Formats: sequence, C-alpha cells, structure tokens
Amino acid sequence: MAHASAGTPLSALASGPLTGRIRVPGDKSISHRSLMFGAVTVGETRIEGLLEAEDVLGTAAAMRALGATVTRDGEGLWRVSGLGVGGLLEPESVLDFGNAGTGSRLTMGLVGGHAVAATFVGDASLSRRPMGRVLDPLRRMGVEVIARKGDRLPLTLRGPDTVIPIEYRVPVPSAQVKSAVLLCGLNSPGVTTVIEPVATRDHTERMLVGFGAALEVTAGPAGERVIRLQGRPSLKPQAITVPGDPSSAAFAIVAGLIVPGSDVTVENVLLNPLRTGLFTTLLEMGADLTIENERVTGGERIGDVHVRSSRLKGVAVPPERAPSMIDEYPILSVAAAFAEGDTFMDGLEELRVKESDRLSAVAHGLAANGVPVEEGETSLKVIGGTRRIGGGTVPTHLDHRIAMSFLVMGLAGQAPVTVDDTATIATSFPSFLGLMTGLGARFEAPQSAD
Ligand SMILES: O=C(O)C1=C[C@@H](OP(=O)(O)O)[C@@H](O)[C@H](O)C1
Ligand SMILES: C=C(OP(=O)(O)O)C(=O)O
Repeated sequence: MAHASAGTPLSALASGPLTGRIRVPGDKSISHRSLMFGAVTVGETRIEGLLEAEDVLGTAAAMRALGATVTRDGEGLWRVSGLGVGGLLEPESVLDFGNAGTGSRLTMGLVGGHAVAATFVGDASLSRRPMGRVLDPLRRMGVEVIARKGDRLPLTLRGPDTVIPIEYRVPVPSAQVKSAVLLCGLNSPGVTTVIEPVATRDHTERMLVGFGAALEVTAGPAGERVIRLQGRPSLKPQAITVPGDPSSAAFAIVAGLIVPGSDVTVENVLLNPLRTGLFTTLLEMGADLTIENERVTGGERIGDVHVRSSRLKGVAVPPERAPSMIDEYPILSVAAAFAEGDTFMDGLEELRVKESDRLSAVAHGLAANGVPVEEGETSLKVIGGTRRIGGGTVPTHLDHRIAMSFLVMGLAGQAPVTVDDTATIATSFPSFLGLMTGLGARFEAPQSAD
C-alpha cells in the first residue's frame, strides 16, 4: 500500500457563497467494521456505500491476507466471504495499515484471537502512535507480542491456542481499545467483559449484535457501560448500507456556516448520538443548522444536515462531550476562529495521540493565520473576533483532518490559507476537494514566496 508522502501543498482562497447539496462518503468506523466482521462470518456479507479511502482499503487488503475473499463489483457493491470466528489464516506477508489507527488496532484484536502470527506496519504517523493501550489487554488474553520499545509499530502478534476471556476496564476513552478487546474475545470460550467509564462510539456493539452475537450492554453502579460478549458465536452474513460519515460532513457543514451567504445541505449523514457532539456544539454557538428528512436505517439514525451561514459565538465545550466529537475538534477550532468571543475546549488529552498531536497542530495552524490561541496540556482556547484571518502555511504532520480543517479556514479568510500537504486527505475523504469545489470553494497551488 502506498504511504501518503509529504509535499503536495495547496492554498484555499476566500470563496463566494457555498451552495448546494452533497453526499459525503461512507462512515469510516462502520466501513472498517463491516469488512472485519464479514471476514469472520461464514457466507457472503454485502456492503453498499463502503468508504473507498486508503485507511479502509488497507483493512480490505488485511482481511484478504487473513484469508477472507473481498471483492468489489462495477457498481461499488463490496462482498466479503469470511471464514467464521476462529477461522482466519496466517498471513504470508506483513499487514500494512498505512495511516490507520482504527484499521490496525481493531485488526490486532481480531488476529490476537487466532493462533496465527502476523506483523503490523504503518506509515511514520502510525509508527509513532501508542499501541500499548491495545496490547496490554491482549497480553492478558494470552496474546504474545514482540513490539518496538514503547509498544510502537512495527510489531508482531501471535494469538494463543485458547483465548482467555477477561474483564477489562478501559483506562482511556477509546472505541478502538474497547473494540480490540471485544474482537479478541470473539474467539474465547467464555464471556469477555469490557467496562467503559465513559461511553465511546458503539458501532462494534451494535454491529456485532446485528451479525448475531450474544452481546449485552448494561449500566454499572456508577453509570459506566458494561459490555458482555459471549465468545465463539456463529455470525450470520449481513447486507449493510453504510451511511455518510459525520466526521467528513463536518468540513462542508462548518464551511457553510463561516462563508458568508452560504446554504449547504449534506445528505444521508449518520446521526448516532455518540457521534454528534460537533452538531450540538455548533447549535450552542448559534449555528443555523437543521436536521431534515430524519430516518432510521440499519438501526442507525440518519438525516440531511442543512446549514446557512451564521454569526457564531464562542462557547465552553464540556469535556464529557469529547468522545462524541473527538475527530471534530480541529474543524470546530476553525469555526471558533470566526466566532465572536472565546471558545474553550478541555478534556482533549486524546488529541495528542491521533495522526498528529492535534492539539499542538491546531494551535500552531491558528496562530500562523493570525488567530490568538492558548494551548494548555489538555485544553485549547481560541480567541474569537479576529478581523484578518489567513496568510499562513500550516504543517499537517501526515494528518488528514488538519489538512482539511485549514483548507476550510482559507475559504472564509481574509487572506489565503496554505497547507503543506494534501496527500493524506485520501486516507479518509478522497473526494473532499471535488465536493467542496462543487459547492463553490476555491483552491489553487500556492503562490511562491518570492
Ligand atoms: O473506533 C473507531 O472507529 C474510531 C475511534 C476513535 O479513536 P479512539 O478509539 O482512539 O478514540 C476515532 O478517533 C477514530 O477516528 C475512529
Ligand atoms: C483518529 C482518526 O483515525 P484513526 O485513529 O483511525 O487513524 C481520524 O480519522 O481522525
């Protein structure tokens, strides 16, 4: 798999009003899981609307390497014929996950549940990210690990003959850690229990139930989520339609709010309540944002998100909202730069271990474009009311969300905003530039400095 390489800079320029209706590609979290669960299900799982971006294509390649048959027809329908829980095969070469935290960490759980050895590699960004959060519980489940110092990629796992079912209290709010433990527990002879003090996205739980696993979620004495999964289920093939990714929709939605005169609708967006923290926050900021055509499909709430440009005001974002908008802080920070008054965000420690240190990357990007910020260890304050935004170049550190967020900033700025690299956008949202241009956004190769 090609790794995103540095070096395709782009500038975004002030646009006229953005107008139109778009659909963004399928949800990344549901796409990864559709392929993985299909790979441990006997029979043919069909997936419509799969996100065809580098991260998810890496998961498709990994599932093939583990023995599943994964195909795509000319209409974009994906078919996965799997091997059943416990049936995955030892891959003959390394599994390359590129830039994808979700793809790599969830597959570690899946592979750890099988008595096979597999080696995981990724790009420079993924090789810096902490894997101990997943490897610690997997070791307790009997998985052998050989990893670089500090539990970084590249690493090799070998699953035990019999997976030990454990009870695990997730020490950081992370759907990836929760999911890795559950995926390893799928092939244990007993009940795996995961305790989540803070709720994170629940796609693993919902989809495993949909595939026929015996999984229940109850509330613990302190309100924590207690998830119990009976191991070795016989999963049933599914027909899945992946809704639009709210984390991708966020870019067009914020652009529509901050570019004067805009009127933008993003259709068919996943509105799972554990994913909609950004929309709640934008409404608190005074956004003209409405949900239209709301419906339930495949057990998930979906709707069209309609925004008109709005005068936003700064707010304090409650830290407990962080898991429901964890990937949206970069674009929220851009919205905050155009608001009157200050926006304060706290509880952001997880932002430091994403594709980049997003807290630092956002703070530097805003400052480089004239927006005053205060970066704390786990917090960010964006000072609103700047009259001249733009003119800076933003280092993206192999981080797609930093690239897209600052391009959106340039569309509403008083001077162009340049990002140093757009190649990583292909990891999650390859049609970003085309869709935004269709709404009226202007991008161009940066003017040289001399
Ligand atoms: O489980 C998932 O699909 C994801 C979980 C989140 O990561 P963490 O579990 O590290 O918070 C999120 O940032 C990522 O984009 C997708
Ligand atoms: C954090 C993200 O993804 P991952 O952890 O899957 O690399 C993201 O897409 O913002």
